[in-house]
Amino acid sequence: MSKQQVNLQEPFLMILFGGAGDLARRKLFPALYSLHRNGLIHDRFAVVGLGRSVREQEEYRSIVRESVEKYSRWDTETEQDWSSFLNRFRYVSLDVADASGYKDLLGEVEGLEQKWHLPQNRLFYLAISPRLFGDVAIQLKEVGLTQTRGWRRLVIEKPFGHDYPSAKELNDQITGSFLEEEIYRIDHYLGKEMVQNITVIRFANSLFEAMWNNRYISHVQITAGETVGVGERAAYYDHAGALRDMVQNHILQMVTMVAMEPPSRLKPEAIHDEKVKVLRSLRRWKEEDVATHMVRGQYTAGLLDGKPAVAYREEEGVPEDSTNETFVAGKWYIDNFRWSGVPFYIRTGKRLDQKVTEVVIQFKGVPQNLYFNKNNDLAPNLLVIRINPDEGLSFQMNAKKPGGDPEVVPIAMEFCNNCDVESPEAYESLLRDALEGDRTFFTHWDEVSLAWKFIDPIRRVWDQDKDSLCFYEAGSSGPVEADALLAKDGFHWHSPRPRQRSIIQGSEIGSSQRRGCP
Ligand SMILES: NC(=O)C1=CN([C@@H]2O[C@H](COP(=O)(O)OP(=O)(O)OC[C@H]3O[C@@H](n4cnc5c(N)ncnc54)[C@H](OP(=O)(O)O)[C@@H]3O)[C@@H](O)[C@H]2O)C=CC1
Ligand SMILES: O=C1O[C@H](COP(=O)(O)O)[C@@H](O)[C@H](O)[C@H]1O
Repeated sequence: MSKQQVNLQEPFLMILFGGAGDLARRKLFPALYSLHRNGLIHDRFAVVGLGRSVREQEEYRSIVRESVEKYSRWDTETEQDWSSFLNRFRYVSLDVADASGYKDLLGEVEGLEQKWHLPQNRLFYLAISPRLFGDVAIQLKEVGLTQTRGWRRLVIEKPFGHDYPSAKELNDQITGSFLEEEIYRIDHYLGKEMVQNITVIRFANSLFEAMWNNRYISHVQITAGETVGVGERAAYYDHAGALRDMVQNHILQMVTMVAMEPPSRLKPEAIHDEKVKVLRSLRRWKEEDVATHMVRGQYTAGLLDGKPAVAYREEEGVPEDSTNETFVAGKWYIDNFRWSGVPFYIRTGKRLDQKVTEVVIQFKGVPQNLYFNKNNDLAPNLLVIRINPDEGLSFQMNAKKPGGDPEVVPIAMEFCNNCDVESPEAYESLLRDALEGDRTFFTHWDEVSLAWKFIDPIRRVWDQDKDSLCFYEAGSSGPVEADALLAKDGFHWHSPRPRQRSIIQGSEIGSSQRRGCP
């Protein structure tokens, strides 16, 4: 959906739990700074950052400043601008597990609201460990912080539970203090420009919308590949695995954007209703289907950009016998009129050869090939929606090769979304939406619960069958079993190609694009 034309800037107080954590430093401070600098939030705002560590106010403001200087996409400003931005930040030391500290927090909040003449619009942002989410929501209500004359909103980070029962328990806890429409569950993929563009491309172009169904589409591929490994997050990741970390949220959200019906209007509830219908129509795999429709893998040692990369099991904090997956591929079906019989192939993994997120729509061929070409078959029409890090569109068609020979070759029309204009960071868009009260790009409870209900049976099978784990070399494109998933159906993964700047660019499909093709 495109951003609605709203201008609901209101003064606010942000109460940031995890106020000096990694997410706050790398994403939230730069996002706030960018919104403030560009006049996209109200000028009257303040931020209370919370953590257990004891910090002087100046120390905290230095942390904010250093984070912005390091991670912001904007050049830094004059000292005067800095102090106008930093003066709004206040640090409070509080152990959120200790209920007795919340009274002090209430006092701080009310004090700041008076100082800045704020109308008690409170944005509670939980950038802390998920195990603390529920308790914080409960305490906020207990102490009266949720009783406001203005609005109150809860922004909650991922992961939202680790399976359906834990997600339900968490949801029950937070809905004891906040209404569903006050809850903003973050899936940062929904803040990405080109994820938001998927539905615009579909619903604003009769060309695509007319063909967006099983009569014309052969299959859909969604790839979210990363070159990074587990990094410093082994404690979390070795329990989550790629299925919970990427598939339950980001991949499924992209599937809903590709597959949903047009909403009756551009309102969060209408859009959300259509997304939910997709999740309901997603075929749930029975135990015996998992092995034939899902692949899980773990990286072994390899070479990335010519440099040696260690195996997952040799990474810091990972047990040497870990059977956790760092790669998932799947073949899914959406059982409704529009998508009946169209496979959705998905894959995601760490330590792959490329950092790339993209959606590929492969269209069916023409009824008869009238032309001779090298392989005696026509390349398929492909619509590639590039999400990350390149943003744009590529549309592959067939055309006559310039020159004498009547040869038909694939050509690509390219559009680059971020070549000339830098896109906002996902957190910028999402923070702004939360401050404007727009929940379009946040996940609602029934989306989250349906996503877990789809994922849980797969997880159960994999947890019981450790032999389901395949291996792939770091720096490769994943386990061969993921290629076989498509090859069985006569398809192959479309290897992401580097972005091309020209509008129309002749490009024959090279041999690398044919990898895995029978
Ligand atoms: N970092 C990232 O890139 C991403 C993070 N997330 C999510 O964001 C959340 C935060 O992650 P991240 O910033 O990486 O985590 P960090 O561990 O870096 O930061 C969490 C902060 O919470 C504070 N904290 C921990 N326990 C308590 C407590 N009992 N009371 C008060 N404060 C506490 C810590 O400060 P202190 O030690 O001073 O108490 C710490 O600075 C998690 O839910 C994570 O899943 C989601 C996507 C990406
Ligand atoms: O949520 C997560 O996403 C990142 C990948 O995000 P991207 O914006 O860089 O594509 C992933 O590395 C991380 O494991 C996961 O928790």
